[in-house]
Amino acid sequence: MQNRNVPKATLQRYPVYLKALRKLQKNGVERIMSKELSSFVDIEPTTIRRDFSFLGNLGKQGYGYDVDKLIEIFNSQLGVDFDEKIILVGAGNLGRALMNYNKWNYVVGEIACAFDVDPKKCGTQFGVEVYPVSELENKIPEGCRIAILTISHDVQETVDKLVQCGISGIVDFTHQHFLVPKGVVIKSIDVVSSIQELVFITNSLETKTQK
Ligand SMILES: NC(=O)c1ccc[n+]([C@@H]2O[C@H](COP(=O)([O-])OP(=O)(O)OC[C@H]3O[C@@H](n4cnc5c(N)ncnc54)[C@H](O)[C@@H]3O)[C@@H](O)[C@H]2O)c1
Repeated sequence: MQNRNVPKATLQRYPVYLKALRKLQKNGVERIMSKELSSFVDIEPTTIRRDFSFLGNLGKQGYGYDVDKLIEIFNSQLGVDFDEKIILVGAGNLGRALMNYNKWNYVVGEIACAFDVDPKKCGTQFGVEVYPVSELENKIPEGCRIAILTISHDVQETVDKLVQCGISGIVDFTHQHFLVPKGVVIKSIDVVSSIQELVFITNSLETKTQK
């Protein structure tokens, strides 16, 4: 980012604006006043104007903001790529729920395609093409870096194949241990540990209030 003095609260609001702007762009909206945008994001117009001012002199009095230009600026200055092509491996219960989740394209990109070892899971699901995992090398989109892992077996073997195909970021739901080479990042998501954490926090809060 060019301006390094952007307040943390402003930075936290940027994804909210981006999501709204992407939706507006999809609906053919070309320009928007801060007052109109305010009704989409539930943030005061003055706050919006101040937040946007950190990105340069973007709006014109009485004209508003150019939606395409704003998105472009967010894209280049914040280093956010909305067209990230994500793949999903494992089109089972969890994988299907994620494919059905339709908000990816407004924020980070979208699930471009999925893979599964079971031929019965292949075909189109929720508008996403599911290919046999044996076709990973041929079907993986060009430049694809991120994979969501929702498989139940052969995790290490699958991860090795993904890395060979250029994947450098894995969103892992399997909570199974696996190794990756240096430079590949894993982000593990585990509902069970989140619940455990909450139980621990709740217990300690209860102990405090009892004292
Ligand atoms: N992180 C969490 O909080 C959380 C919550 C629930 C489940 N899980 C885990 O997520 C995974 C998926 O759970 P689910 O309920 O969707 O299971 P599921 O059995 O419904 O789906 C797994 C899918 O992956 C496919 N698959 C299995 N191994 C594969 C491989 N090596 N290559 C390609 N496809 C493969 C299967 O054919 C199936 O379609 C499991 O590992 C489960 O333990 C994690």
